[in-house]
Amino acid sequence: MKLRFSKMHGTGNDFVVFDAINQRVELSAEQVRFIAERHFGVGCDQLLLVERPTRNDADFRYRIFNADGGEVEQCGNGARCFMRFVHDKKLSRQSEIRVETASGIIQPRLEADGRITVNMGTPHFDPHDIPFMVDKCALTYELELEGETVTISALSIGNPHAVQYVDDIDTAPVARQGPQIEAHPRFPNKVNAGFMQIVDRQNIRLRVYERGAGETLACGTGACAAVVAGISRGSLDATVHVAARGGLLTIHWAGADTPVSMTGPAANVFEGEIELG
Ligand SMILES: N[C@H](CCC[C@H](N)C(=O)O)C(=O)O
Repeated sequence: MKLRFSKMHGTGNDFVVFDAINQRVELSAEQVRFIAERHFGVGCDQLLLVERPTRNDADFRYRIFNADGGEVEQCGNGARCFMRFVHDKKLSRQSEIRVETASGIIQPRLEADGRITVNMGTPHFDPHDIPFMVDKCALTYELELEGETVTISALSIGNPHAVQYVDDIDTAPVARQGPQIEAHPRFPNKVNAGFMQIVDRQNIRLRVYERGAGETLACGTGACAAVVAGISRGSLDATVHVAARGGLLTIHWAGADTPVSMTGPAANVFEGEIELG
């Protein structure tokens, strides 16, 4: 089976994107892992499928698979690449589309400067919605790791996030704490682990150890989660620039039950074709 794909990235978080409308794409978890593998396959953090919608209030359906082969609910950098792909492949002439995901509808919009803004929906703090095992909802929680306890905010951007403040992002214990937080038993569906350094009320630096992918150069939903957590804790204003290792994202959240929006770039690197057994 030969499949055409586009290799794309959003601030260095990279994707293999398949048009599953004009070609039949049915992949096992093992095939996803093979495609994502950076030596024997194409290499990517996540694999994205562009499909026809299954509900009449959406223009497309968006499925996301982590490099470990698991399908997940949401991907922010991927949503911008989705918009760029749909526009460049002339699958839609609209500058704003409604995209069905496993966690609801998101709305990417192509901006005049070529960046893409995505309404990522309303953040959720209810532990049941994350899911996170805790007696009651709070702004922060103490999470026991091996030989240390960290203070996190836990929330969902459609996918689960655990975000902590650090003094210096360059020396943050991402490699040591990331895997422990990702697989922590209090997160039954695992979790993305964010490490946020607050520069001032409009600027943060962020690293994310992603569920199912490890540390990536950027995480769109992680940027949304970090800013929402920082605003909720009174540390940040409503519009924040997030400096990830792979580039800059701008996040806006007006608080309470309003949607969080993310603006940033999306790039197509090359087109390819892969032969799958
Ligand atoms: N690893 C994430 C999915 C990709 C999220 C990230 N690449 C983004 O841009 O939001 C998860 O398992 O929930």
